Amino acid sequence: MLDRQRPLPAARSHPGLALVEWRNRLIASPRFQALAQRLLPGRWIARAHARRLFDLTAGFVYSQVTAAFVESGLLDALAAAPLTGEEAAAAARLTEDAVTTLLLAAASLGLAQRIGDRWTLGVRGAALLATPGLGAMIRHHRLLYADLADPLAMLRRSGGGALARLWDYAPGSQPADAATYSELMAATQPMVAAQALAAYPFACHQRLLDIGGGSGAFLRAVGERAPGLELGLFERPEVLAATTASPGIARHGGDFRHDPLPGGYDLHTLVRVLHDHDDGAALAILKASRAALAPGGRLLIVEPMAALGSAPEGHAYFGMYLAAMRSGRPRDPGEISAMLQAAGFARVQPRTTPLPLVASCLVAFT
Ligand SMILES: C[S@@+](CC[C@H](N)C(=O)[O-])C[C@H]1O[C@@H](n2cnc3c(N)ncnc32)[C@H](O)[C@@H]1O
Repeated sequence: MLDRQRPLPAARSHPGLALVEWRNRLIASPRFQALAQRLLPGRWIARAHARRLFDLTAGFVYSQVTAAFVESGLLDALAAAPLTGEEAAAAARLTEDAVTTLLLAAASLGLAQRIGDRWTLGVRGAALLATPGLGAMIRHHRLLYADLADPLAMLRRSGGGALARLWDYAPGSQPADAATYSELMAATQPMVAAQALAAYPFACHQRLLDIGGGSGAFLRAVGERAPGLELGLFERPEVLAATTASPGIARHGGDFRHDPLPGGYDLHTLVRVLHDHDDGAALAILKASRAALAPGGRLLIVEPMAALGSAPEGHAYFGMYLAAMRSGRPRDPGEISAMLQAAGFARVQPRTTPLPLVASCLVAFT
């Protein structure tokens, strides 16, 4: 459950509101639309808006085409070798007609491409293949889209749906398979670790504790870059029991909402953890980190944040994902900084990452 309480702005109190209302009336007027399509600059703008509206309307279909492309095995099969329609049908276990429908749809999205009588990957198919964990995430979205089949029902529901049942720490959810969940996290971890490694000099620390670090994938990535660092993992005992220990990584079991964190680490990381928790629990985690850090220690927060810069639509994804999960919410850097200060950190500094859509970074100083 969300526990944020934001006051609603008083109606019409903001000076910009009247201007925005005027703009919206103008855009919605059929005369304005007709005029915009007759004049050249207007026509370009109208086309760009129409395209964007089409994407909004058809986005679910794009996602399902992508899911079918991955789940049918066509992504891997076309990566291995170009295929005729007949071969593609056999690889996907579809009729030739059905595979042609799927491949033409995939081609229109840049996932596949037809050259002569063969099908191969398109530019987006090649990029998908090169993005570690994206295929696993697309398969995992089956649960999210089951919940989003009726988005209003999902938003109105007080208990969890298909996605919430996977996350066994989400309120109201069933016990779930910690290993499956940790595998998904580990599969998608390389693109997240790449953001943190580009943004923060881990080698300037002696001991790093990754809090809620799953199976240790983030620690292994940092360890490769900064081999002198001593590494520690804090996780729920059931996740530790379900995953294999990595050499050189000390494991500490516990619940970060209630248990003290182990001392002696000069850097803590929270990677894709804070946004999973409602405000009360999130503040408890930050306080636990502050209490365990010695003076001079730092906490690095790595996750997609609500201010996504050039890709604000990422908020629609993370906001709805966490709502379906029934726990947490995306927060912007300002909100997280205020929580860090409430938890006792002295100062917070943002660090630029290459892809904020994947993760942004904040460093908190004791
Ligand atoms: C979204 S996953 C992120 C895992 C990893 N940091 C990553 O980015 O791949 C959140 C992690 O927090 C752990 N976690 C959730 N609640 C916890 C708690 N109360 N105490 C300790 N760990 C917890 C989960 O088990 C899970 O591994």
